[in-house]
Amino acid sequence: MTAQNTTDQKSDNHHENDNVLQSTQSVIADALDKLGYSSEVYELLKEPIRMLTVRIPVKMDDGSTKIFTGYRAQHNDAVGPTKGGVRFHPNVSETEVKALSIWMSLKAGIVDLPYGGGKGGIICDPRTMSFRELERLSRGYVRAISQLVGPTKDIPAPDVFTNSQIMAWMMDEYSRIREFDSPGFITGKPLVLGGSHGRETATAKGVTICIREAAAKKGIQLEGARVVVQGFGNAGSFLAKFMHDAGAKVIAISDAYGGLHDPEGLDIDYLLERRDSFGTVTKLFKDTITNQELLELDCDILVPAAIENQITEKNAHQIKAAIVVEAANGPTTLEATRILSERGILLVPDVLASAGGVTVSYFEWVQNNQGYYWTEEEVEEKLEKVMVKSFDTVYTTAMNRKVNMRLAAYMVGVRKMAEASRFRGWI
Ligand SMILES: NC(=O)C1=CN([C@@H]2O[C@H](COP(=O)(O)OP(=O)(O)OC[C@H]3O[C@@H](n4cnc5c(N)ncnc54)[C@H](O)[C@@H]3O)[C@@H](O)[C@H]2O)C=CC1
Ligand SMILES: O=C(O)CCC(=O)C(=O)O
Repeated sequence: MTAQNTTDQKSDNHHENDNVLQSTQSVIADALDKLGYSSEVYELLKEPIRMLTVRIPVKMDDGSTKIFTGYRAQHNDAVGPTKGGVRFHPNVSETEVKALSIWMSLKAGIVDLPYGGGKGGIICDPRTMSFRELERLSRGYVRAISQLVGPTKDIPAPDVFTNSQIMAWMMDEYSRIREFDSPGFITGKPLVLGGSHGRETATAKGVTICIREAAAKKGIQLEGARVVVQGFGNAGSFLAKFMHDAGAKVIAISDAYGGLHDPEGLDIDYLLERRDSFGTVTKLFKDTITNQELLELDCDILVPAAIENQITEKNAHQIKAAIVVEAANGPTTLEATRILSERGILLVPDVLASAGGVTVSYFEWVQNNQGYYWTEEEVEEKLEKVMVKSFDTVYTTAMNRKVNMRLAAYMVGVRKMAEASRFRGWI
């Protein structure tokens, strides 16, 4: 890639991240307006209450020192401590992390957790870093943000290109700094370090429940339904597996390098076995399609489970699915949301569909706090109840208020933090 191309791509990403924040702010304004809140509430909720930028020096394996930039945004802590994942990705930016923290507040409101939203990110490409470099980066990030986070302040978790090993290093570093074992500082940990059964698959489980509920509303049978999944990491790969196990035909999946398509259905078990820890599998195949082609395939259910801004005004008219369920955060722009709604496509928004992850993270934190651990069946049963109830609340709000599911989800999600902020006397 030429220097000019790199610059163009970076400025495109920044532009898109700005849009992500502005779009979120505009839906929050609409939701507050519909609920009858004053403009002061919007002024409080339109940006995070705290935003930390850190510079993290990391000794690389070749002896050089590289300085990484990281962020932690805390959107609103009126309801309780803030909570949300940490992303390691080259396109992380301050505005993206801000938007992601707002979405976490909305998710916590929708599934009714005692949390506000937080989110973190580091600008890096973990795919080009060694295991030890990643450990030093993870520990350096925790040292840099340690004053602001903690089990009753702000609780991180995994997100794009971070996993249970990274959570383990971060928990260990925080425990060393505080000089006591602090499993409740972070969720998504390995089971042996106080992780919860069901956290690894929780996001995909939550999406699966939303797909089932949405399909029932649309009169679509899951058995034999054609499903397309963009992204084959934590969210996308388990989702593909659950859809496959439910008798649906997963006809396409993708990762950052391209997509695989078979109208007869892909062998998901084989692909799961062959994917690497970054959710990459397509490099093993020559006959791939692009991510853009994948989104426009003829199918019943489309699940974007990778990154932001994938369905835009440019391709929304070409989407052929009857249902779009957002496992990823922010995969559909506002203009595309409008186009899909007008076309009668049922869109289940990210702040509802992907809330299974933070729900089981909450269960993990509760188990850490009480020091008593639940079985996988207990976790799944609780998650099922939360997701079914949340879907129903958002769907009913959308029907009663005659708004799309995204605006309905924001109306449901924003109410608790607005009320908590009011009771605290902030507004
Ligand atoms: N892991 C979790 O618990 C939760 C994740 N999410 C969201 O789900 C989405 C995916 O996250 P994870 O599965 O955790 O991440 P991951 O790191 O496990 O997997 C990411 C997947 O997206 C693919 N990808 C990356 N860049 C891409 C691009 N430009 N085009 C197409 N594919 C690309 C990767 O190759 C990989 O297959 C993100 O938006 C994340 O914020 C939402 C809620 C919870
Ligand atoms: O599990 C968590 O606490 C947060 C997950 C997350 O970052 C998300 O839902 O986007």
